[in-house]
Amino acid sequence: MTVLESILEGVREDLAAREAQLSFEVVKERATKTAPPLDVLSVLRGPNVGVIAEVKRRSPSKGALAEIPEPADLASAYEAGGASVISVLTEQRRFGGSLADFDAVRRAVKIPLLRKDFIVSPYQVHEARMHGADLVLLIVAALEQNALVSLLDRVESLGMTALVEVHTAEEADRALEAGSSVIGVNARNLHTLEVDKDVFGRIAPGLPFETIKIAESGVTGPGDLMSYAGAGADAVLVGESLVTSGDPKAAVNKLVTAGSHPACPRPSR
Ligand SMILES: O=C(O)c1ccccc1NCC(=O)[C@H](O)[C@H](O)COP(=O)(O)O
Repeated sequence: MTVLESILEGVREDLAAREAQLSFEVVKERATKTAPPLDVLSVLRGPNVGVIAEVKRRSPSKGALAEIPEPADLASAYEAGGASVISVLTEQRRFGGSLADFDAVRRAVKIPLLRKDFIVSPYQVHEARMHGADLVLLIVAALEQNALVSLLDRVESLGMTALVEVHTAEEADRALEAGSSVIGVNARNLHTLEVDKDVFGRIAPGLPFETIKIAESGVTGPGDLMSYAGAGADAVLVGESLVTSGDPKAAVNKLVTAGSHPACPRPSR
């Protein structure tokens, strides 16, 4: 079993437990009562290379990264540092995240929030909306094509944006066929955990001009942002280097400053 398959097994078990506690009907009803989603596409189409800053306690590849006793404080630091979007990992077993973290962050910041999880069911999409998500991650490697299409439609029907994650050219084709307008190219192979920062540069140039392109994983500082920008990134998604930095506001701000520097290649649109 690959790492991704093993993560998905745990995700399905945890999902079944939540479904037993709160019915899909109730989740759907509550999701309609939440404040409407923010316009993430406009944010990501900004003039500079944006920073999606992640709340990430631990990971399968690195183990414990940071305790993060107050996710709201970390998120406020990200917002003050100029992040465009905040990503909150809500998977508990491998990443130490939760929907309670998401709620705390939602209360603390005004910028768009990404629910970063392993979405396999419509229940999780409505659950994300119920908790105030603006953006939801869909991982192509975790989904059959018909499930990808129907989850993407559902995310959009609730007014949210889907960040559709790929790692290979074949997955990028599937993301486009499904109708994705925001594609994240993850440098990390979720089956092996190997990180290859050149993957973005191989895949992004083949994506349509109008597709918003996000470079995910392995960003350690402004140099990585600049090189992803050179390959066409509209934004970078960063976890580890921010949560281990000791000064997340300054660390985000260094990236944001690099993303708005005149020498930084501009987003393609
Ligand atoms: O981070 C992992 O080890 C990991 C393992 C298996 C599936 C997903 C994983 N991470 C999710 C992510 O995509 C990253 O959290 C995100 O791109 C930020 O990456 P980084 O800046 O390298 O922490």
